[in-house]
Amino acid sequence: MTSLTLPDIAAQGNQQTLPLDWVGMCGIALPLLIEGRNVAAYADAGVSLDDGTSRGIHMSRLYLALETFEQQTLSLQLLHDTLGQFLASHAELSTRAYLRLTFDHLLKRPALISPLAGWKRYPVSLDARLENEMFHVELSVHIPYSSTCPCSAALARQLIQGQFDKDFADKPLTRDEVRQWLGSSAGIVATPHSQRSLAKLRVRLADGDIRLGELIDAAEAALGTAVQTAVKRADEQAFALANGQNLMFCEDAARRLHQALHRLDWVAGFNVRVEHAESLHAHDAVAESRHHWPTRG
Ligand SMILES: Nc1nc2c(ncn2[C@@H]2O[C@H](COP(=O)(O)OP(=O)(O)OP(=O)(O)O)[C@@H](O)[C@H]2O)c(=O)[nH]1
Repeated sequence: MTSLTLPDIAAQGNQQTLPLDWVGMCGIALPLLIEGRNVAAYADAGVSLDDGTSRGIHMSRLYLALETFEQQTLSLQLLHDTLGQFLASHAELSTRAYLRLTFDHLLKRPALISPLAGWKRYPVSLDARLENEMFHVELSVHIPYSSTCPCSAALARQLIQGQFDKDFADKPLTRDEVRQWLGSSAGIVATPHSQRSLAKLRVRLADGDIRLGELIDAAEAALGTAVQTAVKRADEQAFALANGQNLMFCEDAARRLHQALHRLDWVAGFNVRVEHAESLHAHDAVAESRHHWPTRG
C-alpha cells in the first residue's frame, strides 16, 4: 500500500504573528457520568494559541482528550487532568486551557402531601480553566422557585378588611356567617400576585467533590417554595399555604441565598442573581449578591 503524506496545515507557519486567547471547539456532544447516571452534555474545549507564528492548534487532540468522560465519574480531578492533557498535547503552543460542560441535571422531587414524585430539571454549566498552573472551576446552576409579593399580600389583606367592614357594618356577627364569608370569593376579594422566579447561582469550587445535589438542596431549602413536579389538589393547597407563609421580594431571596451559600465551606466564592418574572409588570425584579467574586463577570 502506498503511504500518502497528509498535508498538515495547522503545523504551518503563520505570516501574521498574532497570538489568540481562545481556540477550540464548541458544542461537542459528550456523555458524562454523574452520581451513577449517564447525562447528555455539550462540551466547549479550547486552549490559548500563544505561539502567534503557528497557524493553528490541533483540534483532534482536544477532542480525543475528552474520551475519558465516558468512563470516569465527573470530578474536579478529571477536569484538572483533562485540561493538563490539553496543554501537554499543545506544548510550545499554549499556556491556558479551557473546558465548559453544559447539561441538564434531573432530580426526582416528592410532592408536598400526596405520595407522588416527579423529575425536575436544573440547567448546569461547569467552567474549568488551567492558567499558569492555577486550576479554577466555576459551577453554575439555575433553580426555579415561586415567590409571592409581600407588598401585594398586605394590600390584598387591606382590601379584605375593607370588604369585611362593608359587609358586616350593620349586622351582628355570627361565627357561621363569618366562616361562610371567609370561604367565599365575595369575602376574599383580593389575592396577592405570585411569580415563577429563577435563582442563577455561580459558585467557585474549592477542593473536593462537585456537590451539585447539595448545592441545589441548600438553595431550595433557603428559598422555601421550590416549584413542584407531580401535583394533586392536596399538594396545591399545601403549596398555597407555603407561599402565604413565605412572602418575599427579590431582595429577600438574594439575601437568603447569600447566607445559605456562605455556610457551605466547599464554596470558595459565589455570585447569586435572582429574577422574579413579575406578573404585576411586564419586566422582572432582579437582585444580585456576591462574595469573594470579581465585581464584573
Ligand atoms: N486548527 C484548526 N483545525 C481545523 C479547523 N477546522 C477544521 N479543522 C480540522 O481539524 C482536524 C484535526 O486537526 P489536527 O488535530 O491537527 O489533526 P492531525 O494533524 O491529524 O493530528 P495530530 O497529528 O495530532 O496533529 C484537521 O483536519 C483540521 O483541518 C480550524 O478552524 N482550525
